[in-house]
Amino acid sequence: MTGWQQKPATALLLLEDGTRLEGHGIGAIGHAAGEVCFNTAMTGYQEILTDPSYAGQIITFTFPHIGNVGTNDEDIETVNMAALSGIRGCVLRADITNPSNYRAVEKLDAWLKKRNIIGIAGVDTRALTARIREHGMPNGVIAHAPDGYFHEPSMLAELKNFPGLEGLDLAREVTTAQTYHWDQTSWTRTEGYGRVENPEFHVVAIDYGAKRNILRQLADQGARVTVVPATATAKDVMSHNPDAIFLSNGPGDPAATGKYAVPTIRTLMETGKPMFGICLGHQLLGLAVGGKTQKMHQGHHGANHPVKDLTTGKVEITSMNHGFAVDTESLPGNVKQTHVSLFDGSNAGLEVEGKPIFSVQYHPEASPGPHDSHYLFTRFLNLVRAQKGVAQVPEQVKAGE
Ligand SMILES: NC(=O)CC[C@H](N)C(=O)O
Repeated sequence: MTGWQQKPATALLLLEDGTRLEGHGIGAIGHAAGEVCFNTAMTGYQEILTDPSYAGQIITFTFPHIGNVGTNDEDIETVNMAALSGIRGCVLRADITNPSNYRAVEKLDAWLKKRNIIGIAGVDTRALTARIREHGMPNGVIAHAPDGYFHEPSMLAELKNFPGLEGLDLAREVTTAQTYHWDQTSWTRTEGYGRVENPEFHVVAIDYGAKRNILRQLADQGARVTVVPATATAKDVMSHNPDAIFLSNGPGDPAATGKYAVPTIRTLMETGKPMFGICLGHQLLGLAVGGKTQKMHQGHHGANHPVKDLTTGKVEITSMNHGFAVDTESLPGNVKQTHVSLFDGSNAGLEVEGKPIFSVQYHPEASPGPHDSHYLFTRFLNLVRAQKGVAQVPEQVKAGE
């Protein structure tokens, strides 16, 4: 270890049950309240920290060495940079060491500071994770004070003011302010992803807090992508004359976002256009078909979650990040559960019978995580190909993935 135990406390994490965890501060100075969750991924901390779905949350990394490959300008999942401020903090086991990676341009500590994200290192993250598994995700307040002086009354006031994620519409805060066209050439990673020079189809993506790699994957499969704000109406979406509609991931409580998103999705379902939803998009579709969503006990946040495809019997290892779930029992008869989590049996996918509409609770775009589920992007655009009478593309994992 790096001697963290000897250092005086310059960071503090207080949980709503009175648990007090001391460590030393990294990143921004100040304090912030949020829901404390844990993520078990062993790689991809920069993608996790820039995923807008984490707005309102303090992320505990169970992998002990976070920051060891530094940060770069490519592994960023936020499209809308303003959305970054949504993440309330991070909790680490070991100190951030000097980066050891050819792609690193900045140390994680400095990177967090610039983006106003507070962190605490030197915490027994195993004990914290065990606590979350047993008692659920608590609200907490994280503080970084280099002089070691914590104004606990204001921290506790901030904690008290944090309403919790239930009932909170955060998509509205992280969505794009304006409609834009995804430019694959300026956002493509330097390696591994193809550019689409002549897109075959036009997908309109409703941005509830979209990750870049989803838009990249859609473009890579042959789509021109237009991204519209979360509050876009069905008329707004259809004014772009899409061949298909995509519902993105995003933060907060689906039932709260559903107040304006569900009527839009319901109208769009009647257009006959193929529709695909991921994570929050999946939950919103679940609500639009008449189902219910519920808060989970500890949530699913990691890169090795097994999911069974109930149609083929195949198991996919998936990337997950959600704290709410669709209640399978609440789904109407015309909606089929297509995928299930093998960790807890919760719903992981659905399909509307007789319509080209489906969604998954997990993250087929990975970033970070395994690429087992990339075929779902092909499946989505094959629905468009089928409508247009164009030859379908085989669903397969691409070479090198
Ligand atoms: N990644 C996501 O889209 C998360 C969806 C939703 N905010 C949840 O926590 O369940």
